[in-house]
Amino acid sequence: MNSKLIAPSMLAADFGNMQRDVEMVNNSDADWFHIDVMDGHFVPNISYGMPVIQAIKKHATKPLDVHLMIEKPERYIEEFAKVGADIITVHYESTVHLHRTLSQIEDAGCKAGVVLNLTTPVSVLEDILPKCYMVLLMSINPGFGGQKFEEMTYNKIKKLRRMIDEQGLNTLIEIDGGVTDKNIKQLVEAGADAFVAGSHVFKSKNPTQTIKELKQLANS
Ligand SMILES: O=C(CO)[C@H](O)[C@H](O)COP(=O)(O)O
Repeated sequence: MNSKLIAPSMLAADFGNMQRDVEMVNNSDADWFHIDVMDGHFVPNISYGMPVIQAIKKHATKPLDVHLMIEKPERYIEEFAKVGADIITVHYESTVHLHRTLSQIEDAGCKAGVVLNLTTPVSVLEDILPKCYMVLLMSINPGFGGQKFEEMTYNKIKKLRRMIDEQGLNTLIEIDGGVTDKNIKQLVEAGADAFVAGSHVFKSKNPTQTIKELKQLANS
């Protein structure tokens, strides 16, 4: 079994102490940095863009997993690659020509993934799966950290796992929203591989220890 991956969401970091929080993730058991880009159109919130990602990249020693919650992400793929994205995921709901957008991500030298909103069925991915390094399933309505995990996610994971296995693929399943020490084990059992955790990590007393616990639970 491949090792399960933990990606702390920098949306929940202290922006006034970003370098400190980047170093914390560097020195922890985390695997990736999860970076949420929000444009105020696709989701009702605005987070940060290229300059902040470039600043994180300067200090990060682990891959940047960049989740674009923006309309028409195809307009900005090359710029996100240039500032240091290693994985770029785009929403199925945000881009008309998904296949072309994934090719654009690959051509820019990054790993390409697709994100599904909570109520978008996994069946829409049937034909595009072989082109996906990863599928990110939202387990909340995107836009804000600190929301409650939606139970319907378990079934979506199981269905997607079946689709991936039936096609003989290695596509990763990542879960984003409300991931904690209480549900990570069940998410692994359903078939997920990678876990974004924002509030649970950064609002804890000891984020390094919290990441370690998540990693251990996911891999136990
Ligand atoms: O994509 C996101 C919000 O749209 C965040 O990555 C997600 O909310 C993680 O935060 P938390 O772990 O606090 O739920």
